[in-house]
Amino acid sequence: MALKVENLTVYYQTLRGDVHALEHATFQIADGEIMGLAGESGCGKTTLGHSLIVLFPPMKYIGGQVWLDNEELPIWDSERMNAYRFHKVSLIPQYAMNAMNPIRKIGKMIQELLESRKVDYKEVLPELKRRLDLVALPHDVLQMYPIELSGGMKQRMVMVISSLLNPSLLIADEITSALDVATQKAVAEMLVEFRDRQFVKSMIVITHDISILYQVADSILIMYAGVLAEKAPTQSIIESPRHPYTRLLISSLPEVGVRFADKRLSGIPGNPPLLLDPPIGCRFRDRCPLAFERCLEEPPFIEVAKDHYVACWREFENHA
Ligand SMILES: Nc1ncnc2c1ncn2[C@@H]1O[C@H](COP(=O)(O)OP(=O)(O)OP(=O)(O)O)[C@@H](O)[C@H]1O
Repeated sequence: MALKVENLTVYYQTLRGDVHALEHATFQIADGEIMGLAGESGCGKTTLGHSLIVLFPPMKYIGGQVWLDNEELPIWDSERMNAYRFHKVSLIPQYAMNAMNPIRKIGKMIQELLESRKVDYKEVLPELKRRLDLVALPHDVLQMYPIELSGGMKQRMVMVISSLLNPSLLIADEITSALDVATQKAVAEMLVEFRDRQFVKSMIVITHDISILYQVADSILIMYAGVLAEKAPTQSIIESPRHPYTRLLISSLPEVGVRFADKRLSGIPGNPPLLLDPPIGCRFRDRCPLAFERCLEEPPFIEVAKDHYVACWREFENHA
């Protein structure tokens, strides 16, 4: 098992109170698994992804445990996490393409990054060049400034850098949303190739755009309002979703490249609850066509079929 997360709860501390952005998240990712993480804007995808690598204020660790390759990650201790970041768990953040230091040549930047992690640049250079070949970037990019690269080239560069030390877990946060559809497809194929070549053992691909997950993900985890709704193999999520929210989400799937944020979900009246003061019980209760009294309690995230987990009292009762 590459990643095991149990009861992970993370809030944001604000002047108005705690934002309950991630509550009781429990799931696993197998060796070699690419897991898509999807849901509407504000449901906690980025919070979940980032809390596995860096918890910075106003994020606040409330509880829960995370194991990577059977070793517990000290995610509540940023300093101790330094030993794992980039080596064992690596993140491609949203807008990573523009996050590269504009006044550093790319090679120099990689050298500094490696040295800060006590890794010798010269030792890694031959492998770095092999990977540049693989993603069709000329070795000259190492002498270039980020501004000299196109959007697609920058994206490939960031992917090479973040997977350079063969991490066990790579978290890719919305890495395709700023790209045109053809480049999105190329980036998606590259993610799969990186896994197949064992540059990374497992991956979390965060996106608004479920259609991109058809191409890359072995499984999909759907979040709603800070909690996990459903996790299952990709085909099961697409063809036989069990959570009422997933069903509505899939039935109103946007076309390739369209973000959920740009399109209201048809058939789901209302909005997700505010996470400053989330409702008790199932957070989808107020919008759910199948809600009944039991939904006033928080539903457990249970396995209803092999590798298929759902947090819904209806499914729980059908399964019992
Ligand atoms: N710095 C912050 N301070 C306070 N609340 C925050 C902060 N960052 C995020 N939140 C809140 O936490 C919740 C989860 O946000 P998060 O960014 O994880 O969602 P997301 O699903 O990744 O959204 P998006 O797809 O729009 O990036 C939201 O209610 C958001 O308003």
